[in-house]
Amino acid sequence: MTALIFDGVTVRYGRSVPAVGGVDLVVQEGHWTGLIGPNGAGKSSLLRAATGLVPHTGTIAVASGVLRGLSWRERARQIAYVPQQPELPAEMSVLDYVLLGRTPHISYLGRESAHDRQVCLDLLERIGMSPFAERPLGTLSGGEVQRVVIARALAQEAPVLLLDEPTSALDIGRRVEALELVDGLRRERGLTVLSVLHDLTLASQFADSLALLVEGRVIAAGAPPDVCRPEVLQTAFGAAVGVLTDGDGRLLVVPQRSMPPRAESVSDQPVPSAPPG
Ligand SMILES: Nc1ncnc2c1ncn2[C@@H]1O[C@H](COP(=O)(O)OP(=O)(O)OP(=O)(O)O)[C@@H](O)[C@H]1O
Repeated sequence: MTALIFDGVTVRYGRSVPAVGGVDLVVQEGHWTGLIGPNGAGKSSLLRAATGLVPHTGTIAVASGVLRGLSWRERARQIAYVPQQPELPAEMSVLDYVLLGRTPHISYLGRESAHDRQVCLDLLERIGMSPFAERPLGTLSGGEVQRVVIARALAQEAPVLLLDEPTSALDIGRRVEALELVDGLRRERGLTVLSVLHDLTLASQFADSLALLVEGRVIAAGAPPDVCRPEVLQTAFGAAVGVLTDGDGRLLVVPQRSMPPRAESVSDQPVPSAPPG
């Protein structure tokens, strides 16, 4: 198992105001941390810094050491990444795409083994996508694509998994299913997970801890009930948010309109009579 450590991480994109400004964050081994925050807060930038896709200052490390300077292959054995907007070759089959996740385990001139194929077929089975194995990616729905992209990252079998809003295109059932898949593999394999999630209810129900990023800085971090407090969320998101608890003690985070509730419900109104004629 491998912890993921951010120490004073800054991402600038050449601007004077950094997109990520000196973030310190530790995702404990085998734990799931949810990265939450308003649009443009720097969540994707922090994940992309860990993957090496954008330059950063400060240090990002896993148990085997600092990530900067690792080759692409070495880094991919440590960290798997589900981007917010993956680039997909439309003609490639689903199975071939998931097999790309095995690339860090295949030698430069080698081909994938029967084991590599089996790992990918098993993952497609677990996400209910086996019947789609030979379908070109370009023919899938948005939700099907998202599940396949998650499968590709899981096929990498890296100890650290980064997910950038992995369920935005999924319906409510597939959303929970995809997160349950990640959580099941986290428990089985001791994965360390850092995921951006805009749905604060799901973030607080799946993650062990949350980090709330605003304007590139972590303004609150800790157990979900400590971070998901109405006044904290209101300050961060600029909107009224209600925090409820269900019968099992799980948090439900819901937006609230600032307008007062309507005085009359539609059912209280008289039914208009049909026009004569
Ligand atoms: N390649 C880039 N070049 C310049 N600025 C960028 C680049 N990528 C992101 N930014 C800027 O950095 C800031 C943080 O963006 P980022 O995508 O990390 O935020 P986010 O929290 O993931 O947002 P969202 O919730 O909308 O996905 C934004 O102001 C964004 O416009």
